[in-house]
Amino acid sequence: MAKTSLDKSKIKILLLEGIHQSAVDNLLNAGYTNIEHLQTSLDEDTLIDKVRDVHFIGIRSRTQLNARVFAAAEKLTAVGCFCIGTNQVDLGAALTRGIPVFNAPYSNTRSVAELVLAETIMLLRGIPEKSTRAHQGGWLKSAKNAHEARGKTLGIIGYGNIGAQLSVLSESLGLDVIYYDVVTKLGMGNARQVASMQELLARADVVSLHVPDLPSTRWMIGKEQIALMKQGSILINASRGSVVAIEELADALKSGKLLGAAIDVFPVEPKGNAEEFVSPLRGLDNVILTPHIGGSTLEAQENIGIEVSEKLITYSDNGTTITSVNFPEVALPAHPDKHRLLHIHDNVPGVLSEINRVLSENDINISGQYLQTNAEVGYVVIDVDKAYGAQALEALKHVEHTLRIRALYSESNFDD
Ligand SMILES: NC(=O)c1ccc[n+]([C@@H]2O[C@H](COP(=O)([O-])OP(=O)(O)OC[C@H]3O[C@@H](n4cnc5c(N)ncnc54)[C@H](O)[C@@H]3O)[C@@H](O)[C@H]2O)c1
Ligand SMILES: O=C(O)[C@H](O)COP(=O)(O)O
Repeated sequence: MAKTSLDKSKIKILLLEGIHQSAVDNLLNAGYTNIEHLQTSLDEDTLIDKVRDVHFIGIRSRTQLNARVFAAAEKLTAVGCFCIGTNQVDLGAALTRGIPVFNAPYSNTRSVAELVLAETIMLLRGIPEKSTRAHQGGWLKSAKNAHEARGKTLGIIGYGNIGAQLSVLSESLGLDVIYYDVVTKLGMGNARQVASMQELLARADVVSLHVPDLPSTRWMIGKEQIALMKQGSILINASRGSVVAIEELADALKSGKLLGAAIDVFPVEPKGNAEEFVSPLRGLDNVILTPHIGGSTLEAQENIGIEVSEKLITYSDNGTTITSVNFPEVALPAHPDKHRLLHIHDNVPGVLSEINRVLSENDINISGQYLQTNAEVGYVVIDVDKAYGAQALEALKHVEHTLRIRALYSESNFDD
């Protein structure tokens, strides 16, 4: 096996929040043996203590990687979000420290879409209330407020991967699908984009939210928007807890404006299964409350474990950053018999020419060079003959605006 600058057994990997065993197996198979695999998230101070000597961290939606955590994580080389959302990570802080962040943008899409479709049917039939009554010894046999899904209008807000997949499944059941998105998108099947969220809210029998957590989506559904919805309609949120003003939703359910809701994500979620779940929605009729399990199926979790661990391994072994959510994306070939230098720098004029000047001055021939930049950071990858690896690394360290350098297959330090 090719020699890396830091022995793989010394590369420390911390996996939190019960990431699937498939990730651990994948990392072990790739030679990464120094893995700590925890079932819970960690509070900020504990996390800060733990990340000091960690090279790779794997998290899910609960762990907050903020600027303070990044400041403490001096050896951190990459972050893997073993989920879709990356709002729990300060992506800017990661970028300016030269740390790429990866996620699994599709692996739990199907799980969320299936759950929402199931909830649509359950809510249209008033099942949560009828089931609760039956558990209590009641018998609510009635067709009142019970409807077929066929012919009803589903309004999807956020027509991305989940929204589009939900659209296909729902049409196959006979629902009419309309959607609103800030981007103009071609509809799947007969689904039609509407011009405004207001129009969607006024037309849909069931509204389902599939937007990311962004400043523009925070509290995008509140009293005012609910007032536009049809009398007796249904709201489903399996996106982020910050999207719906939960007290205002509770009021709308109590008043009968909305007939039902299914909520998987909350403004405040328990840190773990042992903590009490507190919500104004508790105890309301025809409301399905689930503990942020939209993506929690064994199938999705196994696939996510494989996908994200592969991205971390590829970056560690080879420098490839394709699909990173915050970092310039570079796809790199293998580099047999060459030393590879990964140079991450502020994207200001002149850095690349300075790198090339320094190498040329030292008589170091470049056998391959790859560059990608985004607004803030430049990522240049340089392959050099083995004989020059250490010398090139030393020379590049002194280039102004260098944020971080890694050397692969070199005798020099891994994390300089
Ligand atoms: N409950 C769960 O367990 C679970 C699982 C997976 C994903 N999620 C959440 O679902 C979100 C959506 O996932 P996805 O994979 O479909 O993401 P995506 O990025 O593929 O799609 C998001 C869509 O929302 C649109 N959008 C952004 N801002 C908008 C706005 N203001 N109004 C209307 N549309 C807007 C985007 O243009 C995009 O089409 C994720 O960001 C994540 O937060 C939750
Ligand atoms: O962003 C996601 O993929 C979902 O919110 C799922 O998050 P989880 O991995 O914490 O269940």
